[in-house]
Amino acid sequence: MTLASGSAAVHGAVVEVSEMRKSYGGRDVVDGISFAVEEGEIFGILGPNGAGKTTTVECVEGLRVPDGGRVRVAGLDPVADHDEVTRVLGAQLQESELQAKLTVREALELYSALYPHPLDWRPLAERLGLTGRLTTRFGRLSGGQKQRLFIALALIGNPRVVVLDELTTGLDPRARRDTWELIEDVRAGGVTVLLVTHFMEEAQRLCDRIALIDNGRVTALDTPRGLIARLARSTVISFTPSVPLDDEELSALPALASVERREGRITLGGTDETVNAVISLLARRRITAHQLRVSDATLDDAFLDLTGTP
Ligand SMILES: Nc1ncnc2c1ncn2[C@@H]1O[C@H](COP(=O)(O)OP(=O)(O)OP(=O)(O)O)[C@@H](O)[C@H]1O
Repeated sequence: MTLASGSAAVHGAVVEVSEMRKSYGGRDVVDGISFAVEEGEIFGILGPNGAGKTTTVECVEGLRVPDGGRVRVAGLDPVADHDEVTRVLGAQLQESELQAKLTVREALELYSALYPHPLDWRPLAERLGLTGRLTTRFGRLSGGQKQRLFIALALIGNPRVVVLDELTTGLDPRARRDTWELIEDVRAGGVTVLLVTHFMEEAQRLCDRIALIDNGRVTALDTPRGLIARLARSTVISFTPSVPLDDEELSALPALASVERREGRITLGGTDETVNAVISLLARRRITAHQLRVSDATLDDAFLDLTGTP
């Protein structure tokens, strides 16, 4: 999938952002961003610090007003139709939005009462490990417990779309994995998820598609696998051949991006095509490959390759 397909209007899109702009003090921090999120999709927004991710999702939530372009959530304008949008969209709160004296139970009950068809907060609290904290005041919760409460409050209204910015920041590894499972269940129930994250493992596991944002622009929009496949070195194969292989044989390999030799060991960067050709070459020459290892590039590699260029 190409960048252009990210800009095109997608049938069944529940969030549509088209040529959106936002500037602060004459600086364009969102510089013509377009993407469309389909119903039931987990759509990730990734990018370096300051790339414009939070500004983008806050425009989707109607918390900031874009300077240009068009934003629609379930066909509604998040600014002009703000009240209707809050009924279909759940968002993670900012810390300042909850009073320190409110208990976890009071917050859950208060937010349930705001929505026409809320979820039962008890199983949600159980799922997020908050049951033992129901009488604790918000101001006394640890960072991770606050984060879990914010996730519960984002979901409590049974929204059609949920925006999660830094979903699992501050959570311990177990809570992070539990939260991922919860988000997968939420999506299985048909909810569309817009997820801003810095965790590549999280994005790779959860997201159906990802928009990479850099300097206020979408630099790539694809599935996690598609982003990795864009790398010239999407696969690395290394082995120690039983007889030496000369440079000429190696350089004839298709899609070869790099060759490294070290103490008889050969490491080749390329694509699946390169790996297949290496294997046929070895078979043809009846060469044994000792300690043959094949590893795929990760989303981390794609992120570094596709962002951060001046
Ligand atoms: N209210 C504001 N006034 C002025 N500048 C702002 C404001 N909000 C954000 N910015 C600037 O806009 C740019 C984009 O900020 P934004 O928070 O959207 O980035 P981000 O991609 O979410 O970053 P991070 O990964 O660090 O959270 C940053 O340079 C930031 O300093």
